[in-house]
Amino acid sequence: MGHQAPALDFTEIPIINLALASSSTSPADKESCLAQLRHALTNVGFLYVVNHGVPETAISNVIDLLPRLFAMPDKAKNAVALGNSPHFLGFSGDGAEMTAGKADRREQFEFATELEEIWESGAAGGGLGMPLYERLRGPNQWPPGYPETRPVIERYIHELAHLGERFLRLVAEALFLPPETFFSFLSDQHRLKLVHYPATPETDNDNERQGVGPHKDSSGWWTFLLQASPPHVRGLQALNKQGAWVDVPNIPGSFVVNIGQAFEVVTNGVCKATTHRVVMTGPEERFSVPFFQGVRRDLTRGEAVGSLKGHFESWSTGSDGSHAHQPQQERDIDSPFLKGKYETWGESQLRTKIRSHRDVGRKFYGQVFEEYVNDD
Ligand SMILES: O=C(O)CCC(=O)C(=O)O
Ligand SMILES: [Fe+2]
Repeated sequence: MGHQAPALDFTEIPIINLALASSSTSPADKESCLAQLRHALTNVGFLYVVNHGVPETAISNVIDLLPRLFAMPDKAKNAVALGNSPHFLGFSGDGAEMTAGKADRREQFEFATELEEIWESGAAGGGLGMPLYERLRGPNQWPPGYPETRPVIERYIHELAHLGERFLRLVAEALFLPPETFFSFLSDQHRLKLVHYPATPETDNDNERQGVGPHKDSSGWWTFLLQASPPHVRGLQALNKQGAWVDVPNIPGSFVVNIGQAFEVVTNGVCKATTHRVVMTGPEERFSVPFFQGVRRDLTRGEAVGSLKGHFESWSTGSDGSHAHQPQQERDIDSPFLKGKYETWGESQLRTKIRSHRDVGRKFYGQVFEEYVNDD
C-alpha cells in the first residue's frame, strides 16, 4: 500500500448540514457545505445528512409502523410474500437472502413507488415488444388488515424522493456540474425496504451475527437510510481502504447517505460506492429503512460511462478541491453492470434480482432464468 495516504482511509463518517445549503444561507456557508460534501463524495462514499427538511411525522410514522408490521402473524406475512410478485415487492423472511456467500439474518418488506404494471398488458407474454425488465415496474402488495401502511409508506417515499432530488443538486454543484446534471438518470420507480434484524444470542459465530454481509448497494443511484432503532442499537459499518470497519452509529435526526454502484460508473469512479455491512453485536433487535433512489431502467452502459467521462476523466481532488491527475487504475470500478454482458441498467437489475430471489425468477422469468443464474 506504500507510504501515501490511501484515498479512502476515513475513520469517521462526515456529517453534512443541509441547512447550510438552503436559499437563505450566505454564499460562504454554502461553499463550505459544498466543500465538505465534495470530501465525503470523493474520499468516503458515506455521509450523514442532518437538517434535511423531511417532516418529523413522515419519519416517526414509519418508525411506529415497524414493530407492528413485523409482529404480523406468519400467515399475514405470507399473504404478501415477495414470491407472489414479478416486481420483487413484498415480504421475505429471515435467511431468504444471501450476501457474500452467507445467509443474512433479517426479514424485510419491500415497497416501491406505486406504479401500474404495464408489461403484461401486451400480447400474451410478449409485453407489446417491451423489454422484459419493464416487468420490474408494478404495484405494491399492501398487507391486508394494516390499512395505515399504505399512506405512511407512500408519504415517506414521496418525501425521500424529494430529499433525494434536492441532495442530487448539491452533489452536482459539489462536483462542479450544473445542478440538474444527474436528474436525467433517475427512474420513475424508487424502492424502499423495511428491515428487521431479529435479536440474536451473543455469539462468536460470525454466521449467526451477519445482519447483512459486506456489499455495495447495487439497486439504486443513491441510498438514504433511516436507522430506526434507538441510538444504542448499533450494527452498521463501512469499510475504509485500509480494510478497517468504521462504525456508522445512529445519529438521531439524520439519514445515512451512500453511493450506489451506478453513480460510481457515471462519475468514472471518482465517487465510489463504499462497502458496508450490518453485524449484530448486541442482544437487541434492530430496525432500518433504506430508500434506494431509482436508476432509469433503459440507461445503457454506453450512456452511463460516456455522458460525463470528459468531466471526470482527469479528476482528482486535492484537499483544496483542485483537479489534478489521478491514474485510472487507482479508481478501478467494480461494477456488475460494466462487467456483465447486459447492455441496460434494467436488464442488469433484473439479473441481480433473479439471482437473489430464485423462486421468483423461476416462477415469472422462466425465459431468462437459466441464462441469468448461470452466466458467470
Ligand atoms: O440495515 C442497515 O443499516 C443497512 C442495510 C443495507 O445496507 C442494505 O439493505 O443495503
Ligand atoms: Fe446496503
